[in-house]
Parts: sequence; structure tokens; C-alpha cells
Amino acid sequence: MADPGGEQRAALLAAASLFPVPDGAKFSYGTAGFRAEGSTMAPAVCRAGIVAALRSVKLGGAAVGLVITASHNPVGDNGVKIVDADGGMMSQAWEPFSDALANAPTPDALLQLVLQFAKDEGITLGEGHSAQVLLARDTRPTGEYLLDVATKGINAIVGSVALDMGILTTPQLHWMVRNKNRGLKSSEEDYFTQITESFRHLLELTPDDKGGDKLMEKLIVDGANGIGGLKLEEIKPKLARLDIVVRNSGKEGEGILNERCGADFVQKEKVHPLGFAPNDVGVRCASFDGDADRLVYFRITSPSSTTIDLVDGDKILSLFVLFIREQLDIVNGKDSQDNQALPTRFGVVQTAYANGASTEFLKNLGLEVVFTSTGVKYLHKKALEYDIGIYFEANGHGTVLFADEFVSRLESLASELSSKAAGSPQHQAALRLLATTQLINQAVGDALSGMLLVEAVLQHKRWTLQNWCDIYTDLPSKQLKVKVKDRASIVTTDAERKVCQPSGLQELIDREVANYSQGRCFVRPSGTEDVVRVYAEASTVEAADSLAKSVAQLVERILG
Ligand SMILES: CC(=O)N[C@H]1[C@@H](OP(=O)(O)O)O[C@H](CO)[C@@H](O)[C@@H]1O
Ligand SMILES: [Mg+2]
Repeated sequence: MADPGGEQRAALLAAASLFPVPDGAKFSYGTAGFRAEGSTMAPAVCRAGIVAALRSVKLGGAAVGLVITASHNPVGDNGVKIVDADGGMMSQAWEPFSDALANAPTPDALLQLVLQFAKDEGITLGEGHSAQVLLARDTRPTGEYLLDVATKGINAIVGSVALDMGILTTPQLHWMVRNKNRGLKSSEEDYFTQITESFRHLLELTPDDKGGDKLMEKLIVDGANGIGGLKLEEIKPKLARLDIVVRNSGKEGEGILNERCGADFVQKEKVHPLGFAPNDVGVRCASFDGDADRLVYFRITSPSSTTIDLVDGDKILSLFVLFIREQLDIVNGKDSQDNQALPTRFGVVQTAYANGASTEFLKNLGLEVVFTSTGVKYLHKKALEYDIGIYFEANGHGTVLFADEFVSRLESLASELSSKAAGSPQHQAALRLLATTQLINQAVGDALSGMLLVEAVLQHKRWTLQNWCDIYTDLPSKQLKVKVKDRASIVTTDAERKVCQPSGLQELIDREVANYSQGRCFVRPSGTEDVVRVYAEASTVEAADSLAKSVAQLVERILG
């Protein structure tokens, strides 16, 4: 590779010198980017900027994204996620280089890493390329400073352009990158127009032979005191038929980001968020996480307690599966299996955290359910293998992917039906599927667009939250976190459902599980927090709690 020249070398050395890695600091790209206490993040963020710019150079100048956020973590944390040109998470093949660069101990070490990586990847540095990185941040106090740090990192790759898209939800930035690289409109206004218009269109396609209008019932949304609440307030006027009340909206002074609120808190603690009160009992509620890429629903069950009926990612996935399957059955004429109008390879992707009852429900529908490790990057990649791939983590990360080839077949069918059978049930079902491809954010899980698809499907089915809760009954489950010396000493396999290191631990877990009816338990190192996570489920709450506790004690005793 031609020497990149003095300007490029100097730019990299200068950036590395601006934000040196403190002795003892260790950054790991983890489940969803680099993440730590906000004031310590500058070195990793600067280097992530360099990686993002290199990624764009590698992809011939295609737009790449970089979001400054720490999602569901406490407000004092911050982090950085890199968005690949397809709108998904950065290719996993680039994570080892990202880790090495984030931990490069000296400016010269960083320079050598970049030069060697550029050579290995066939990247020509110096003049003559048009790398561009779209930037965004959430509402965290360290966000503005870290966005400037990221810009310095991006500009350390000579010729790169950093485009600040503002304060956005993480899925908005993913959507912008995906659309920009597909030559589609990609502003925030375009995003709002697409989701609100396709939502309205889906409502217009609701069969009017079903009584009642569930949409007019109030929906209370917990915005986690984050960016999702602010954006929902912004588009509320365009959602005329929804009676939405936003709590923890993110407005100045209303509350602290993710503090006893937000989808992660609600899903893990199974209690209602701050700001909700006894007179909200029985109302349909939704909760976003701090960067609005997670969604769960819930209902407060009693005026005298904080307990809730949780409708988690597994149930959101199941609702979408039922709706999409119904439309496919109508399009294909449920009885005629041969020469289907729209043959579809339909896949469902879960992780070990999926409640056993949800997996059983989906398999009983005759669906292919596959498992991957935790983390959107793994589920998303697997879902791309299908014509329609639906993935959700129990915590509310998830979306629906439609392959381009499938969408063009669907568009042709809809066009054919509009001339030969306009308004027929088959035509309506094809149009519903098309509207769904526009409403759901196919770049990444999106609390805003996901909530609108849930509301449209509930309206379509004229379902109450009770109907939705009743599709299956979760097995009681419990999650615990265990602080250990080195969480990386736990190595898992089989989509994190089994431990292969340290040896002997899995046998001890299996022995504990055998004591419980419908028992299941697994442990894995967190990729976002310095803990080992324990998940247990069993036939009763007491049993699930006891199984989780006994396995957590095992982990503490062996790795503590
Ligand atoms: C049990 C759990 O909720 N794990 C979360 C959490 O990852 P961990 O690696 O478990 O810390 O954060 C990830 C990023 O938000 C999310 O994808 C994942 O589902
Ligand atoms: Mg998040």
C-alpha cells in the first residue's frame, strides 16, 4: 500500500495524543459498542470515530453511522455504537480491530495498527476518497462533548466528513444510514413521514367487520426520561387516532434518564416505572428504553402495589408473527399449498432469554424458531437469512426484516391484484404486508415504529391488552447479576445456553436445574455491564427465584 503520507500520519498521531488511553483502562466492544462511565469514554469514542471513517473508506464512501449513547445504562454512563452501511450494527469482523485500536497504549501504536489494518483490508489512505460518517447522540450530559470527540476521530482519517444529524433515537440514525445508502429520502422529517403515513395506511386497511374501536382507549407511554419520549411528543399530533399520554417524557426537570423507569427497568424488575399511579390500573402502557431501541408493554394490576402484567419482547414478537402469518395465509389462500401466490420462508429468531412458554407457542404454530447469542447484531444477522425474519429479545430489542427480493414479489402481486381483484381480501392482505414493510424500522429495533405496529395490529384484531396477554402464560422467571473478578472467564456455547468454561460449572448448573419442575437456567458474561448474568425459569415464582439464587451462589463460589 502506498505510504499514506505525512498529513495522514500526523492526523492520526494528533488524535491519539488528544485522548490518550489511561493506564489500566480496558475497552471492549461488547454486545453493543463501547460503554463505560461517561467521563472515561473519550479515548474509546475518538478511536471509534477513526474506525467508522475507515469503514466508510472500505465501503467506497458509503455512509456509516456513529451514535453516542449508553442505551439503558445509568445517566452517568455513555457509549458509542457504530452503524454499518446496511443500517445494522457494524460488521463483527471489525470488532477485534476496534478493540485493539480503542486500547492502543500510545499514538505510535495506534498509527501502526491503522496502517497495518488498512494494508490488510486494502484501504488506501490519504487523498482521493469520500468517507462520510453520520453522527447522532442521545440526551446524556456527556453527549455533546463526546460527539465533538468522535468528530475529531473521524477527521483523523484525511478526507472524511462527519455529518452531525443531531439528538436522535438510536434507531433513527440506523434508519438514516440505511436509507441514505439505498438512495432514499433520509432526513428525520422523512422518517416521521414514513412511519406516521404507513401507520395511518395500515389503520385504513383494518377490517371494518369487527366491532369497537380499541384504538381510542388511552395508551400511556413511559419515555424513560430520554430521547424516545421527546420524539413521541413531537409526532403525537400526526397520530390523530391514538390517545397517547407520555410520562417520563425527557422534558427538562421531569426526571432522570433510566432512573427507575424505561424498558430495561420495567422488564427486569417487573414493576411499574416512576410517574405511574394507582389510577393508571388496567390501562395499556408501553415503555421505551433510554435510546428508544427497546419496547415493552405493561399493565398495572392493582392500586395498592407496583406489580405489573409485563408484555415483553417475546409477546411483541408473537403478536407480529400472528398478524403477518394471517396476512400470508389470506394472500396464499390458506388451503392451497401448491403454487402459492407468495411463497415465503418465514423465520423467527430468539435468544436464551426468551421465555420457554413463548418458544413453545411459536413452535406449536408450526414455525421455524432458531436461537442466537444475545445482542441485536447476532439476531439481526440470522433474521436476514429469511424472506421474512422476525427477531426479538425478551427485553424488547427486535424488529421484522423483509428481504428485498420478497418485497419486490409482494409489490408485483399487489399491483396484479389491484387490477384483477381490487379490494379483495387477498389484495387487502398484500397491502397490509406492504404497509408493514414501511412502518417497521428494518434497520434495527425501534420503540417508536414498533409501538405503532403493535397499536395497528391490536386495532386490526380488535384486541385488548388482556387478549394479547392471554396468548400464552409466561413461565415464572428471575434474572440476577453476579459481580466476579473476571466475567470473561465464563465461556458459553449453543447460543449461550451452555457453559463450556470453567469446566464442571455446567454440570453443577444441570444438577440444580434437575431439582425444579420445568426448570431452565443459564449464565453468561454481560457485554454491557461488569457482571455475570443469571437467568432462571421454573413452574413457580418461588422455584425460579430459588433456582436463580442457587446458581448465582455457584457462580460466586467458583468465580467470585
Ligand atoms: C439480558 C439483557 O437484557 N441483555 C441486554 C444487554 O446485553 P448484556 O450483554 O446482557 O449486558 O444489553 C444489550 C444491549 O442493549 C442487549 O442487546 C441485551 O439483550
Ligand atoms: Mg437501547
